[in-house]
Amino acid sequence: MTAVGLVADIGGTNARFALAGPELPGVRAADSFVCMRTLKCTDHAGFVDAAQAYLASIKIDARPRAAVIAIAGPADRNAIDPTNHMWSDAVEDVRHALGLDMFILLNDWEAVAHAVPILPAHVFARVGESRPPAGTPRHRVLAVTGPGTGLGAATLVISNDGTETAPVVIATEAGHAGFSPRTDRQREIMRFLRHEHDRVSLERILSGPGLVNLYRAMSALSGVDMPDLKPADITRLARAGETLACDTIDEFMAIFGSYCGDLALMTGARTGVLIGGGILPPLLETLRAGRFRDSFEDKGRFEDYMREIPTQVIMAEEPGLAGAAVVLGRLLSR
Ligand SMILES: Nc1ncnc2c1ncn2[C@@H]1O[C@H](COP(=O)(O)OP(=O)(O)OP(=O)(O)O)[C@@H](O)[C@H]1O
Repeated sequence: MTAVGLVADIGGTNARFALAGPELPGVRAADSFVCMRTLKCTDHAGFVDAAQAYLASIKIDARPRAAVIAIAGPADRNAIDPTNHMWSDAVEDVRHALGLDMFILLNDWEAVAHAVPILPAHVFARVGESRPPAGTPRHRVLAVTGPGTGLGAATLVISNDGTETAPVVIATEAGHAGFSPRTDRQREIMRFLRHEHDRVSLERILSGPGLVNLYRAMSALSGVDMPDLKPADITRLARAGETLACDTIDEFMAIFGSYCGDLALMTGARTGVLIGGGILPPLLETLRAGRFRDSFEDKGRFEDYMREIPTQVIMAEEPGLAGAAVVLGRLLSR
């Protein structure tokens, strides 16, 4: 049996690698991993190049023969081709180049969902109050989502019927659903963005590049000339109290809350909506203080229904790699 495996979480900006496997020193739980490194996607011509660079950078006796790779995009195309970055390594080429006997490709939010049942309770930070549900559901259904370079999401179903069946995880492309403005301001933002994108998907707003789009839209609507900013500049300016950046973050939280509510309605995720990704966990207090939860619950006749659904931020380090390690553990024990 192969005891060491490669796990990776490949986003539009960051390629995160680690080693996992039950017999690896330092690996103490199903979701733990060691030798984690983050590489920039733009520094490498493709996945194989990045993986080779990673393996060369760590001390390892024998090369891993198994791998679980999570990518930000659909994982059924037999290629490592994240939606927001120009890699397109064919799975067969990856297996051959890295000498892998066992290989699983999955969506990055699918990976996060696999970690959820195993992560310790203290890493889930509540956002807003929820009312205890009236009954006990037959299945616990959760949605996991969050903005990074893109906006990804998956659904997790845990059976509540006393059987020991493994959780079921379904990857989605919910971030590519259409933006549905709720207020006059949001309708103006939509009109602004429609000059650039005939169809404004949620990801055009709820992501790092989306935050820049939103700031540009808010600047234009206020008649202000905006400098060329990166997403991190906007959160930094908001922390410093700059009005337009504060308004942009406020609107981002409101739109994100509305989207999370829609996600819960559409996936039946009444057990909870869990939030991760690169942008929001560091903004936990802003998320708690702003319009996120009100917008989440603002669903007309379904407000009562929404009030029973908890919303939490996953504060764990690299939950995508943790989930890939969980899937790797199952692969190695087959
Ligand atoms: N402090 C910050 N404030 C706002 N945005 C930030 C901050 N730091 C990084 N970002 C943005 O977050 C995005 C990267 O997020 P993340 O680390 O989740 O990357 P990723 O895993 O490559 O993304 P994805 O999986 O969505 O493709 C980039 O658009 C980056 O500009």
